[in-house]
Amino acid sequence: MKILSAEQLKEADEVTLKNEGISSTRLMERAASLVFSEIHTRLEGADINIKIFCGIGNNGGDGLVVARLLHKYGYKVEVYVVNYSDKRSDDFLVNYDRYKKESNTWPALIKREEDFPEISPGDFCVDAIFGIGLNRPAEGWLAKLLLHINNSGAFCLAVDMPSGLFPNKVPGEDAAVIKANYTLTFQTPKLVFFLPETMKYAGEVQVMDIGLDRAYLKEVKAKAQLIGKREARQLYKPRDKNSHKGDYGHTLVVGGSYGKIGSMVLSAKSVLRAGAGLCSVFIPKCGYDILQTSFPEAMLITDKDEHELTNIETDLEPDVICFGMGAGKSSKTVKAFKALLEQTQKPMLIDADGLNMLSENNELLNLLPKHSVLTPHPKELERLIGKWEDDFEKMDKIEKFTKKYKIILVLKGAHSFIFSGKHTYINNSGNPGMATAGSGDVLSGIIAGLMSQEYEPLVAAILGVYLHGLSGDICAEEKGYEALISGDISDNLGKAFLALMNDEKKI
Ligand SMILES: NC(=O)C1=CN([C@@H]2O[C@H](COP(=O)(O)OP(=O)(O)OC[C@H]3O[C@@H](n4cnc5c(N)ncnc54)[C@H](O)[C@@H]3O)[C@@H](O)[C@H]2O)[C@@H](O)CC1
Ligand SMILES: [K+]
Repeated sequence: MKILSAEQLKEADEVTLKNEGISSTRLMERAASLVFSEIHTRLEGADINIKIFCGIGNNGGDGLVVARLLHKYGYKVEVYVVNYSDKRSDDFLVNYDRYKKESNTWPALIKREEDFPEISPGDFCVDAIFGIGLNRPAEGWLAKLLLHINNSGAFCLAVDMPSGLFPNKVPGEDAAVIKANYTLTFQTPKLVFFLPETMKYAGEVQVMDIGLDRAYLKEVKAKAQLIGKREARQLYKPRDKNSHKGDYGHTLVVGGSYGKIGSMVLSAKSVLRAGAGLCSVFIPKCGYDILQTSFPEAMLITDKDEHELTNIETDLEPDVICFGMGAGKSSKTVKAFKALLEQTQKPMLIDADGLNMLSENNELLNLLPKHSVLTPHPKELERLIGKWEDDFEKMDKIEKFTKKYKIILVLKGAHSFIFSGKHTYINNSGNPGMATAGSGDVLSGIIAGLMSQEYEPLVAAILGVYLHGLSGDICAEEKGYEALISGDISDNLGKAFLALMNDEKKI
């Protein structure tokens, strides 16, 4: 699903009005009716106090439509107009009158702190103060109102966006922003719902298709795309009945050092679980027994050194090399890595200590085969590209970095981001249970395993990240977040492939 900017959404809005020949009031009614239906479906007529806070722009107009419909269906509704300016939008005014007619009441006006209503923890608040039109931080009593709602302990549903959150930048540290439990957002998700610094504000996000112009949405170039099941499924290549293991490629997994052989077991297993035909493993001698015993499906080659990689020589011709897990970064290993890079033309996957070696020996970056996939977590990324001011600057820096070295970068996180230089993809599977040792080793194995099956490196990265998260979701259903360990993610990958093609299953 495309993630559009506020400007693009406003343009989509205008194109829709023109092409459908409808008024903006009609479009507002359509959008806000969906919000009402969602609330009505969940509350089922519950006898609770619903407090609706409306700004004086179109987000506030949406709030007034929701208020009118809830009132009509017998809910206990109190409307507060957050009167931060006298410039009320036309559609706000139309719906202000309609609400007054429907309810025979005048909404309360909030103009200063003394006007704030009491909010009990059992109340249901609707935040319709600001949407994508926010253009400066909320200040004075307005900021206090947002904090008053946050501190009330009441459930808060944000319409389109949590108020105080900019669609295109990170709010300052002390900025007042609504911390919603749930956000019903119009037409497309907003980028800030997925960035580490701002994702806490939106709570759970649901996208409402308000029927904006299809042709516009199809043509418009989005800065980023959200990858859910539908998108991931389109990338999957079904297997030919008449095939053999040679058709699914050969992955060579290189890494490990004394005490870190387990990471290699996890990666290598995940290579085969992702469907690669063959998996060879290159490790220091100390890992021989461990790997042969725990993973007999792999072919094994050892370094001359007992404890670390010093000379990665094989006569194999793998389709992809997955490098770095548990490798350490001694000078001998750096030398061996350099020689490997010099010999390799096909795109590689580089993870963990492979990334650390790249950041400590910058000249190695120039040796990376084109379209290689790098899979840093935020700390590894910082070592590679330096510090950033905020998430937006981080994205700019990554874009330049990926363009410069013609690589693909997977930034791991609650929502992992995949950068191709031209486009950004945001993964929507996974859960907090996956923040566990070895989860990254499993991911590198999955992506490399897909690359060896002739998935383009970018496609392997997107699909691999999605499947990794989906498998984690399946594990979490069975084991809960705390008990989930990374071997489970690898072991359940088969169920993730099945769930990818299955419409009935929730996950
Ligand atoms: N674009 C679309 O496709 C649709 C938009 N709709 C609604 O319209 C919203 C956008 O409406 P608006 O453009 O009127 O903007 P908002 O309602 O988000 O904001 C209202 C006005 O507040 C002022 N303002 C911004 N920051 C302020 C601050 N910190 N303190 C005081 N005043 C501030 C601005 O001048 C802005 O125009 C969307 O978020 C959505 O809720 C929907 O009605 C349906 C369709
Ligand atoms: K809002």
